[in-house]
Amino acid sequence: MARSLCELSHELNRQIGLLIHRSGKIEAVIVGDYGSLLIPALPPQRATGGRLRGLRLVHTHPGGEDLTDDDLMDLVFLRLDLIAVLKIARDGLPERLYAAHLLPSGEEGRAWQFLDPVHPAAQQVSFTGLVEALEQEFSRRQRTAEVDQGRDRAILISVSTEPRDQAEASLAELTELARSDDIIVLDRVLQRRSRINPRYILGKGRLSDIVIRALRLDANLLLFNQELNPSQIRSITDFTDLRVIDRTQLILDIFAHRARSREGKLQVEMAQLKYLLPRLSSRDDALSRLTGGIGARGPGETKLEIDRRRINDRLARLANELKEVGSERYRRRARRRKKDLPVLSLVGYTNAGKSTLLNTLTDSAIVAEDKLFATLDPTSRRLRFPEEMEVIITDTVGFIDNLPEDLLLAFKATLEELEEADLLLHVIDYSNPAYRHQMHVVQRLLQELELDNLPILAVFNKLDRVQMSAERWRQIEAEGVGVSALDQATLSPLLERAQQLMKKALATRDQGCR
Ligand SMILES: Nc1nc2c(ncn2[C@@H]2O[C@H](COP(=O)(O)OP(=O)(O)OP(=O)(O)O)[C@@H](O)[C@H]2O)c(=O)[nH]1
Ligand SMILES: [Mg+2]
Repeated sequence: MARSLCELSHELNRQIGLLIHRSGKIEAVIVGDYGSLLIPALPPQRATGGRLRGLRLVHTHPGGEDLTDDDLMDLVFLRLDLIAVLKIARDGLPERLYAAHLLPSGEEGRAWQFLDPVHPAAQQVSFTGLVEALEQEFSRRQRTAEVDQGRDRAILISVSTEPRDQAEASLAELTELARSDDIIVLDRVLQRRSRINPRYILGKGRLSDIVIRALRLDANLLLFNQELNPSQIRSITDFTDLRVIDRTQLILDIFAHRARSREGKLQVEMAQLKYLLPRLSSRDDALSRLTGGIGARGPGETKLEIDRRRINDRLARLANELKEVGSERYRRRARRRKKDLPVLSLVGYTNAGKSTLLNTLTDSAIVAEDKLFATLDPTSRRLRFPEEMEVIITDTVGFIDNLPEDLLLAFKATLEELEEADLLLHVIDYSNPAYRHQMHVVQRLLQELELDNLPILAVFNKLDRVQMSAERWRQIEAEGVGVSALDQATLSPLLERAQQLMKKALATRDQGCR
């Protein structure tokens, strides 16, 4: 076969390749041009049950080179069982067979192994034996994966122009977000750049390192910290069939899992569809894309191939439903307004301790946990101030840096409840090293929501986790109050300050009414 391939290839002056299944069946015969070959769409990777693709590529190089970088890229990106090149001699006969396969071992070592070049007739390695040994080795290293079945296993990637410590803090937050969405974080990659290419977020070399890493760690997900635009998504998914999502999608996913109320669910679905729409690929058949090497992703595994029009229909329906729900909420609110109790609202960065504070203040048991976005739907309770004054206290969804635009819009409606507030308590996780930054994020979002005209009290929380000094106390007391939401005994200064401010706010409100 090597001989006929070489002869034909020599005569046509084109590369010829065979895609061979493990069973020995030839899946495809591919005729390329002189310098390259285009592999057709391959079946989804996991369909073969193994870590490798279950297909090997044997092809000719009429130019007489052995394995090129592009060949090795194809080996990596397509997770081929093996890639082999038949080097053609001047007379058109096969001269040598060069082959390489992926390597399961080595943390940072080489990703592939070359077999010794031989004349095809002298080739003695048993392919079946080799590939079985490889699969075994891959799966031995991935035994852990079975324990975590059903959970996503991700490599986190940040390509950032920010200074290092900021980029690292942001990546740490992404890790928390992933954890909150029950994703297993296998590795984190931070790359700093002076500017980010709008077309390719990562170079092909860097991407191939990551794909190899993913293969070794048995990751199924690449999670990017930066929002990816459609062309950046494509530049990655063209080369790997790992799932690729960005921070925005992750946040949307968390919201989708957590939303309980009808309105919340509708809003999240709407935000998800709006995010998806411009990113739908107009991907046609896989043969339409030619690269120096080859990269093709099978159809049917692209979740994104949903009919654009159906999404638009769904969006219109959602908008209608939301309008209905919105007017319901308006009526509800009007009813409550009649009771005319002053309203105190908890706002703050996600995980700051808002729900915990509400629980301790009102002796309730709403969900509070060490996850980002534990609370989505606003909750209200009655609270009695020391001087026999009764108020309504409401808990709200937490804020986060770079809140996806569509989500902000979506939650504007929910956060409208905040307009009702007579006083805001801005809860701050003082134990978080990035608390200053988080405060600014909250202040900026309040401005965007046009809520910055409300009286606001800064509540520095989780003091039990911080080594307190006189200096720190002075600073906190200058700006607001300090508490530990878990400890009832620490809350009286907060209650007193809140009551004072509330009285003042009500006095000005009543004046305003008159
Ligand atoms: N040590 C300590 N932990 C606290 C304190 N207040 C809250 N926590 C913990 O911080 C985590 C987050 O608290 P939550 O009350 O859920 O925070 P949240 O602001 O409502 O967060 P989201 O609803 O996710 O935006 C929980 O694990 C709490 O137990 C505190 O004063 N001290
Ligand atoms: Mg909460």
